[in-house]
Amino acid sequence: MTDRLQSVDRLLERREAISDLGDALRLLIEHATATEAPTEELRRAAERIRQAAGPLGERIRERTEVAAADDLLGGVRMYNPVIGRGSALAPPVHVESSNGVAVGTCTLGLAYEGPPMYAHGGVSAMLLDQMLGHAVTSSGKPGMTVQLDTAYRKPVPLMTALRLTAEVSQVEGRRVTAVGAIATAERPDEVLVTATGLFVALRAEQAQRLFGPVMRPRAS
Ligand SMILES: CCCCCCCCCCCCCCCC(=O)SCCNC(=O)CCNC(=O)[C@H](O)C(C)(C)COP(=O)(O)OP(=O)(O)OC[C@H]1O[C@@H](n2cnc3c(N)ncnc32)[C@H](O)[C@@H]1OP(=O)(O)O
Repeated sequence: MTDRLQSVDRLLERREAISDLGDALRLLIEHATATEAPTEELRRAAERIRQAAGPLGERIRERTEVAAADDLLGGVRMYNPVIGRGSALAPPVHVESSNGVAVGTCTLGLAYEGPPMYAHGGVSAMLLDQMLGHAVTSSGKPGMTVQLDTAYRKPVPLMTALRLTAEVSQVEGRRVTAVGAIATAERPDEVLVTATGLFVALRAEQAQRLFGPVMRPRAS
């Protein structure tokens, strides 16, 4: 096997392990949020979790370093808080996007609760920001969100399969507008939350100023 194939194999194996750890963390969060176990069990669990966290903290990256398993240009972000399979915060949302249109699916557990039984409004806004970002990126004009407006029409139920949609609606020079919505998978035409986002494509000097350290090739 060539060195290149071996390193691709190692990268894929690492991503698989990161996803596995992410799944375990999400299970932990969901159980820790829903549990009504005895108080003593909570204390024992906290101790075991601190012990498990210790070795992971022995080799950590700085803010200015991209995760070894990520591929920024290829769009692989293992720890993104919406889509990252390695993120304990991510539902995670599974997204397909092309030509300015994105469709996503996810189910939100009790950890995302705002009003009882329903999603926190900030979580809905976060999901839609990400969805709009995918639509904008897939249109070939990636940018950063400069404005996000959300309208909450009906509460978003937890523990229910959701369907998220987004599409680019307007392009004006460096400014790209996208619109999106959250519905349940069962009733995709019944809109629960809508969002309109304005994205701005960065000028070269803006990209350099904001992302200079992560744009440089990794030192080997
Ligand atoms: C090939 C790979 C595939 C991979 C596939 C992966 C998919 C990957 C998906 C990622 C999905 C992530 C989705 C989350 C996206 C975030 O979460 S981004 C994080 C949140 N956003 C931010 O932190 C941005 C903070 N803002 C800034 O840093 C600065 O505003 C920016 C963006 C550098 C722009 O600088 P600026 O000086 O404000 O604007 P400037 O460049 O002078 O002007 C740009 C234009 O925008 C206008 N503008 C700026 N702000 C506003 C505003 N608030 N309202 C109206 N107009 C505005 C200006 O007026 C100007 O208009 P024109 O004069 O050109 O007509």
